[in-house]
Amino acid sequence: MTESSKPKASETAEATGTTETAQASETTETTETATSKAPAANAGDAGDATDGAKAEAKAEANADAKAGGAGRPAPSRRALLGWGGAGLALGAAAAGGTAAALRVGSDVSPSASTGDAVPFDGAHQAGISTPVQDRLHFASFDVTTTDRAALVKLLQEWTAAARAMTAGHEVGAGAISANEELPPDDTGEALGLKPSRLTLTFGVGPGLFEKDGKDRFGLKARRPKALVDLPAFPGDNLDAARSGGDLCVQACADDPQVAVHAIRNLARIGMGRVAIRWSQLGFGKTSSTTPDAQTPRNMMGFKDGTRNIAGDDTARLDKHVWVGQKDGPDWMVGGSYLVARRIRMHIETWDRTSLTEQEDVFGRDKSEGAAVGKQREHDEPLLKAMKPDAHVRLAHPDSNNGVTILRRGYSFTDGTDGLGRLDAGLFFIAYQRDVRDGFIPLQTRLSRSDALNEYIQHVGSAVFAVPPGVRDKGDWWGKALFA
Ligand SMILES: C=CC1=C(C)c2cc3[nH]c(cc4nc(cc5[nH]c(cc1n2)c(C)c5CCC(=O)O)C(CCC(=O)O)=C4C)c(C)c3C=C
Ligand SMILES: [Fe+2]
Repeated sequence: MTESSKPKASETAEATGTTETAQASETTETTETATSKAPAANAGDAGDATDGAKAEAKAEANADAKAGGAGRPAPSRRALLGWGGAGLALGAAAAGGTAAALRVGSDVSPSASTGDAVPFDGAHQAGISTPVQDRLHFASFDVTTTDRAALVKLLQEWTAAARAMTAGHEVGAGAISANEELPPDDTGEALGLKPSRLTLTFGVGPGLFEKDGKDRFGLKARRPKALVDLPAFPGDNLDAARSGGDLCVQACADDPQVAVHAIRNLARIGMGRVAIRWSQLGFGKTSSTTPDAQTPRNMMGFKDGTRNIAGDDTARLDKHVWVGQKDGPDWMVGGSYLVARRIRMHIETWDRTSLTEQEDVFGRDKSEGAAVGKQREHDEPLLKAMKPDAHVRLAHPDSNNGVTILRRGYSFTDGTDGLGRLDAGLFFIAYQRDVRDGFIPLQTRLSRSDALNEYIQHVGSAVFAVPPGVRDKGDWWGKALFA
């Protein structure tokens, strides 16, 4: 979050009204104990801030024409059917095809090989509950144009390009265009690469609705109440250059070059209308939406994502992730809210910490990932058996009035910091139905008392409203917002 976007204490209290409620009506004794026994280093700064706080046809035709030629191969029919996309699954079902068993919508998390294409259209944007890919390129954009029509045109162009790239096609007239006097529409580094399960997930930040007191695009009245500026949390050391943004695109793929190609091409299309504010590369997914798969490990060596929401758990997704009809606004129904935090790990300190201390910090063992006193990774945790300030004890829904988020983060290493220390950590991404009932109360508790705080620091922050999925070729990213 930029300094200027940080809310005043009074504003924050209002914005985060649910936080106090969540804490006051604590249902378990576990967390109160945890808070009172917080390590001194965290206890000192805990409280203050948080208490006060609370060309579409052209592109397709061209890409189709190029498939099998100089361009990237078109994904096979089987590959597309295998993903259960809304229209495709219905079509296949009607035809008695093999995909008849797959459900409509992007809640479905069928397994698929890593080269396949993920359907772009759907009730929800892909890249939230769909299976997590290995690589990330996340980009936050500042809108530089002041012209609403230019912004709308950009979003239409972005949508067409995103649809093409996620299907494994080239952008526009492609990388080897007919007119050699012009720069090609596609930058070309993904030629010959498979779709790689590329998903592009689009969001809008608070600044699109209002910036410096100005209603830039006539959208101020359409800002969702749930899209609050995040309060300052104890221990935050946020870099404005790595925080905020008017628009975001989360590109996930199993091939890093495919993810990077996607962001690069969207940025290229946006020239003169948007500029990349910051971006983050990620590897080694640190959360999964497919619990049957092996749980990935984070840079601290621990299994991460054990108790995440599964991509096929529609009941929990509806309850905790998707914006419902009653929540509003209309343009967000079926969407979600994304919180991104660049969390640096003090890796060198962690690596000199005993295994016992490491396991105490999380409340899980390093080998199996089982909760304290339990044998297996997926055994139900007994919170009282953990240290009061254990990360899992504090983050568990039972310690937070049921607060539950969908985590979708990635590890990062961005070289060294000039002092011989790795600039490494977790690029934390969480999706929730309402930030005020999700990330904010959770981070309020964690920032005050988490034993993990000794080994981490939050250095970047952003929040975005992620609209529902694009329904068909007449639809585009943000269409309902601008309607
Ligand atoms: C505000 C929310 C959270 C932040 C920030 C966060 C940072 C963070 N977490 C890990 C490692 C692990 N987290 C684990 C569980 C877990 N973490 C959160 C929330 C935040 N984590 C939740 C809600 C949970 C699940 C709690 C539960 O239901 O039991 C785990 C354990 C395995 C798992 O369930 O995923 C690990 C490991 C790091 C390293 C980190 C910051 C760098
Ligand atoms: Fe965590």
